[in-house]
Amino acid sequence: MSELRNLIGGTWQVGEAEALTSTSPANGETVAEGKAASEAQAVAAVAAAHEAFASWKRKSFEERREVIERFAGIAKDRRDEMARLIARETGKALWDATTEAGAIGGKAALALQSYEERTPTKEKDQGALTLRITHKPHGVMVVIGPFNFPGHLPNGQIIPSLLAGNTVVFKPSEQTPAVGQLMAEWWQEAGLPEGCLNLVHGGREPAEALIADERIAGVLFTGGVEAGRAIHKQLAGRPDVMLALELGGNNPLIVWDVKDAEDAAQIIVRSAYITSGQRCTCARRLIVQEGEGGDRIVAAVAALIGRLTVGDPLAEDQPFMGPLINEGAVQKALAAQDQLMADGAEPLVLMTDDGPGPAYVRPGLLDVTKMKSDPDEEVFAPLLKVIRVASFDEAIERANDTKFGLAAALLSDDASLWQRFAVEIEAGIVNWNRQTTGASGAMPFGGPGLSGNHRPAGAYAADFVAWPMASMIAEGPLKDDQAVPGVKK
Ligand SMILES: NC(=O)C1=CN([C@@H]2O[C@H](COP(=O)(O)OP(=O)(O)OC[C@H]3O[C@@H](n4cnc5c(N)ncnc54)[C@H](O)[C@@H]3O)[C@@H](O)[C@H]2O)C=CC1
Ligand SMILES: O=C(O)CCC(=O)N[C@@H](CCC(=O)O)C(=O)O
Repeated sequence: MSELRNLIGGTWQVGEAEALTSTSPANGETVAEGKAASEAQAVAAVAAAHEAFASWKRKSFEERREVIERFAGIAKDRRDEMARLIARETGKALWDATTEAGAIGGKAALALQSYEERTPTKEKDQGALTLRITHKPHGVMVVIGPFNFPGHLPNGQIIPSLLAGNTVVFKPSEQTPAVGQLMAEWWQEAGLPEGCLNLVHGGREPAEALIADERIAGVLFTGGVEAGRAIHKQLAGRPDVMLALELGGNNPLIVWDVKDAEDAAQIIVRSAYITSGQRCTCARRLIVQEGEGGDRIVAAVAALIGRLTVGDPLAEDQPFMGPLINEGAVQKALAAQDQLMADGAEPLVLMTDDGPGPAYVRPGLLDVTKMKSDPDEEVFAPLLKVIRVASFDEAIERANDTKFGLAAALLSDDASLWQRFAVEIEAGIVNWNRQTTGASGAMPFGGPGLSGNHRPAGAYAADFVAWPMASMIAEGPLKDDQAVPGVKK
């Protein structure tokens, strides 16, 4: 068990607010404990980041890059240690946690590439003038992380922020503080100067204190739509603060004209149930053809659910999925399923809580076709809703019938359907014959609607961590041909 501490200006401090315990959802083991940061400590973290900004932004790009590459080296060397911690703290199966831990080390190279592609210095000769575009860091970036990817997702905002010359105050999810703390330790080991990365533990209170501070220049948030809206409101009237919101989804997956139902089921299961359905990119709605075409797909998915293993994330014989983040999440997911059934959904495979512990659920599949209205909400659990429709037009209409717009996929043998889908679907991550999950870090990550505020992360994170400066540069004086009427020399 490790002790939770807050990193403020290079010093590890015991928190001054309420007790904070990180418990493994797999077996109730205490992973880490300590205390959350007080409001005063959150403010001190912003002050430290603000002070450090003055010198970090003046470092050469090469100096910043060296620190980031040292961090990436540590992350690569200690990938397995991080993977075990992620598995213990989130309940993710070790193979899944290892993928996340690997992505932490891999982010540096991707961020360097994005920096060069999205925010390079550019010059253009225009006669007596040179037109130059350069990019500058904003200042103190507050990074607020979710529990489901406690390392990879905040890291995907921290690395680009630091690379561009910003400093950071990181508040990991209160449900996964130990992973956040290990990353902060690695930054120290990598030689990042004091104050450039600060760590503040706790939930909503320290987050609000950070956001309220006049000295912050940005808030980079990944989490649910409710918290996203609250932050958006808190920052109303602060156009000077860069806000990047990466929120949830109600992602559709259309299956149309596929010969191999078993292959399709493999992709559907990876879309809906990976990480126990706790990915913002998970498919929540499966849209199929009425009649035999759809029946074959639904039957193949139901059969495959019966073969999915749910169990101890660290077991030698690795399960497909582990528990949800906690028992409360199980109760919430089961209540959502009960409500759907009370409103007319038909169970094909019930999501049940008869796993090896109180935080476990087994995947569920509900047919919501006959419901009068299916609520447009994200149930953050392994629950997939089946919708049967008569035509491909109707399939696209139903897929787009959401306030969200994060991910969508089409499984089809017909390339012309993919061409239509790609044009008509309203989502930021749109795949053909691949799962909705597992987005590539070499591409932008985000989508329209309530899934964010048009500040995609992934490869486009470079855009929200720097602002462009446009310069007209002339080495000589104004020429006679640039005279304007009424201004005499
Ligand atoms: N679009 C994306 O890139 C991703 C989105 N998500 C979304 O995140 C959610 C799951 O993660 P959770 O950790 O449960 O999300 P959450 O919204 O409950 O918490 C996320 C973070 O926000 C903080 N927070 C909560 N309320 C706040 C408030 N009013 N003001 C400021 N901070 C606040 C929490 O302490 C935590 O650090 C899902 O909805 C999922 O779809 C998750 C991963 C990626
Ligand atoms: O930012 C990146 O490097 C890519 C984004 C990414 O890895 N997304 C993952 C997880 C995000 C989530 O669903 O919570 C994915 O697409 O599965």
